[in-house]
Amino acid sequence: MRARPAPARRVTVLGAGSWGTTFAKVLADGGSDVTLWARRPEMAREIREARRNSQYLPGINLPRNLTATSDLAMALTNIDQLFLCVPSQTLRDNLIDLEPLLPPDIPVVSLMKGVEKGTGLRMSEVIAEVLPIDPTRIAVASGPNLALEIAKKQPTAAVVSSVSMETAHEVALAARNPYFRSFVNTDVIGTEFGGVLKNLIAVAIGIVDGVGYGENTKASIITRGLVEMTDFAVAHGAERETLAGLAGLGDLIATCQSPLSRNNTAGRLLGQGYAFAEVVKQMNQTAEGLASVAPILALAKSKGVEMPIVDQVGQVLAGTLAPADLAPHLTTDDTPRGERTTDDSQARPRAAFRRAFERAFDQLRHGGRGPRGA
Ligand SMILES: NC(=O)C1=CN([C@@H]2O[C@H](COP(=O)(O)OP(=O)(O)OC[C@H]3O[C@@H](n4cnc5c(N)ncnc54)[C@H](O)[C@@H]3O)[C@@H](O)[C@H]2O)C=CC1
Ligand SMILES: O=C(CO)COP(=O)(O)O
Repeated sequence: MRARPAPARRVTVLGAGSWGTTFAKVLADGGSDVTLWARRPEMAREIREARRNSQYLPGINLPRNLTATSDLAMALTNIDQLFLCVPSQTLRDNLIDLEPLLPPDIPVVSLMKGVEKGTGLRMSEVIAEVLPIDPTRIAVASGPNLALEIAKKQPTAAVVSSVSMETAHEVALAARNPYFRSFVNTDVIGTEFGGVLKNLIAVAIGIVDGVGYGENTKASIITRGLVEMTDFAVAHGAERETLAGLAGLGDLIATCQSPLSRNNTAGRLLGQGYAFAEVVKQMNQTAEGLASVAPILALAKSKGVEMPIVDQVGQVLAGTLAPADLAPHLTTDDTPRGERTTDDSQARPRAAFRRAFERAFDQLRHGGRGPRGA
């Protein structure tokens, strides 16, 4: 007798914007039965009946094993995994609504790349604060994942991270198909901050692009931006290696290079001279970087981490720095880490000069009697 095939995994994605819808498609193409929760009933109906999300993914056909509802209770009934993909600033309210409906002991996965204004909390921390859930059942997914490219089945990879390797594997198995590969790690802090921080550097890239600066300027910002990202994340407990991987460098490259990036686009508008309020009005999609600048700078300050590029992005947003003045050489450290010469022939003359200066200063202080102790 042939063994009966295991029933398909049932998963729900909360949030039917560009990434929520795309990730729902990734999961469906990986074999799960997927429910997408949309806030607006008309959007749920279009996804369910026309298999389209014409506002966020124009021209993309959605698979048959993906349905949609605007009924939260229905979306959360009898599921094996839950993925969250709403704007970061609304997550807390969404969690409060869903908390009484959450099935016990399922993995809850953040797909978001922002921090909460006011608290500075990462999305996994907001989840841990609001939901009565074992921390080992919380996961995050991040990487170079521009929604529209993935919706067109262009191959990419991501990282699923949880303090529990078992949970990370469970989620990665669902978030895997022929065009989407999920790797796993246990560095939730690094994986999550990688996604948040690259948005800020992408805003900087957009700004200088809008001003009309070229590839040298952008390469310097990307390179020094990665150092800022890494210093910040490591100071908060991340592993350096994570920031050199898909969730750090990988996502930084994708977001800084692509006109599909909303953070990059918002930056470009600022660089072209639009004021912050106008940019917010023009963007009808989530550009997380705009809300993350202030909490990230506050977190950096609390750990004594210097973030000159992010700081300048904050100043451009506040209207106190002209976009044309945002440049990588405007750093607070004249020999930033990672850019020092390995040849110490330059260091020796500097040390010799300092000793000579100290001797001369000492002579002056002691009435020309020569340095103390001499
Ligand atoms: N679009 C992309 O390529 C990627 C986005 N992300 C992240 O995914 C998260 C969501 O972004 P997108 O889907 O791209 O944004 P989006 O702007 O395309 O969609 C946001 C969705 O959230 C809904 N929404 C707005 N306010 C809400 C509320 N109060 N309650 C519930 N739903 C609400 C909107 O109606 C919309 O469906 C962000 O954190 C973003 O950084 C991560 C990877 C890739
Ligand atoms: O996170 C993303 C790609 O990995 C999408 O970036 P944007 O939010 O800037 O569009």
